[in-house]
Amino acid sequence: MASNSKDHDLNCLTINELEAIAHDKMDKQTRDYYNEGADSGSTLRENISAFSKYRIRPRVLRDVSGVDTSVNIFGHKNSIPMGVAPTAMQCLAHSDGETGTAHACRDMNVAMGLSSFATKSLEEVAEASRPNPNVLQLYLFEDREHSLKLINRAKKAGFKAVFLTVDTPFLGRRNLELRNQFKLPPHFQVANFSQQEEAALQDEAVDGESKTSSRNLDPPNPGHYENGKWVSPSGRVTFHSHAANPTLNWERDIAWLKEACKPEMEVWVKGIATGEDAILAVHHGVDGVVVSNHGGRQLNGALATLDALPEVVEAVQGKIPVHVDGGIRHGTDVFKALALGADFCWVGRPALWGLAYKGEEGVKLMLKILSDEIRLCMGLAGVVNVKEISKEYLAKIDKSGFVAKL
Ligand SMILES: Cc1cc2nc3c(=O)[nH]c(=O)nc-3n(C[C@H](O)[C@H](O)[C@H](O)COP(=O)(O)O)c2cc1C
Ligand SMILES: CC(C)CC(=O)C(=O)O
Repeated sequence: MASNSKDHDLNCLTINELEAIAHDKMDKQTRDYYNEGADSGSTLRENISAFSKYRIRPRVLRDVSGVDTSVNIFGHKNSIPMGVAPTAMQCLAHSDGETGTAHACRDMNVAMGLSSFATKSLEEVAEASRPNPNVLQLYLFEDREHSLKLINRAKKAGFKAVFLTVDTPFLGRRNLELRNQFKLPPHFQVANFSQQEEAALQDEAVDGESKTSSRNLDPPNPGHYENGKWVSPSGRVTFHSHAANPTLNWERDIAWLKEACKPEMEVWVKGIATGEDAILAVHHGVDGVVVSNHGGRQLNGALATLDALPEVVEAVQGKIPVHVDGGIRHGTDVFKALALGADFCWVGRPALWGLAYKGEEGVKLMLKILSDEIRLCMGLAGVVNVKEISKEYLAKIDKSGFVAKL
């Protein structure tokens, strides 16, 4: 486990340093879009600070010479208990975009989630990933035909699962995005939608005078909600309105999605934040849940994901896997999430910062940093295999600063 300076990028040894470097590499619109949370951003900040409520209880004299950080996920051996979460429009950070992320994940043997609103097509990303397993993040449109096409393409391209994002009945209010009048520059494309589909989406969104612009990402500002969609004063329904679908519900949509995805792809729900919904997820037969609040970009004031995790773990009682994302910035964060019962973690923004720093190489660097930290943390905590990580290794600090075993 010894390392020396030639194994490292001495300009960037931590995810916090990567964030600082990326800050200066991105234009303001991109930086604001990637980095902000909804409203005051308190949930975004608490996703990160929640990890500092826990301390690790290290065990010693256990022969940790053979630390194994790998886990099985989607029938594949992942080198670490962590993957790259789906985030939209990665070409804004670097022209390598989602295929750069896919190459980095493949080289590091790490699973990747691809956003429905990627700037590279799912076929290109599947090709760049092979043989690494991928997950397609899905926003289920009101018109099922568009979603069905995407699902069938994902099956054909070899995706292992869909993550249905369920924390987006409406889009959260992101003030900088509104103020900047966020637009995807015209030389980039939302690559998973063809011209014809775009036209069809426009027809679908016709609402009196309203039309969508699925490529321009026109700003939903100033505007208002109408039938659950952002409508600008001109009456134009924006691209963003397609991600949000307030009609989704357990009974109708999960059954539909399971039918559409079988037998090739598993169906997971991403955006679970309570034990009650975790029980419903099990009841409706989903294959797994991701405890997530969309990186604090949706309901500000919602629980930090690390704080929501224990109730979800307790509710599912091991019947389905529980993954978590939000605020993970260090290998010890992954260890703490696993100790609280998560089976696997995902990171969102760190991959975007890696892309902004050096494209594909930057994402690889981000994964190397976190990989090294996970391995070191396990070794120093006296754990050889990921399965051994349990709440026995954690203590929690209460409000008065008292540290107690869990
Ligand atoms: C810029 C950006 C775009 C995102 N796009 C999507 C998306 O298209 N679909 C989705 O389900 N989640 C999306 N997410 C949420 C991530 O999948 C993930 O839940 C979140 O980033 C985890 O928090 P972290 O960034 O603190 O690691 C996005 C997050 C960011 C920061
Ligand atoms: C196109 C957006 C709706 C993608 C997203 O989920 C996000 O920005 O958080």
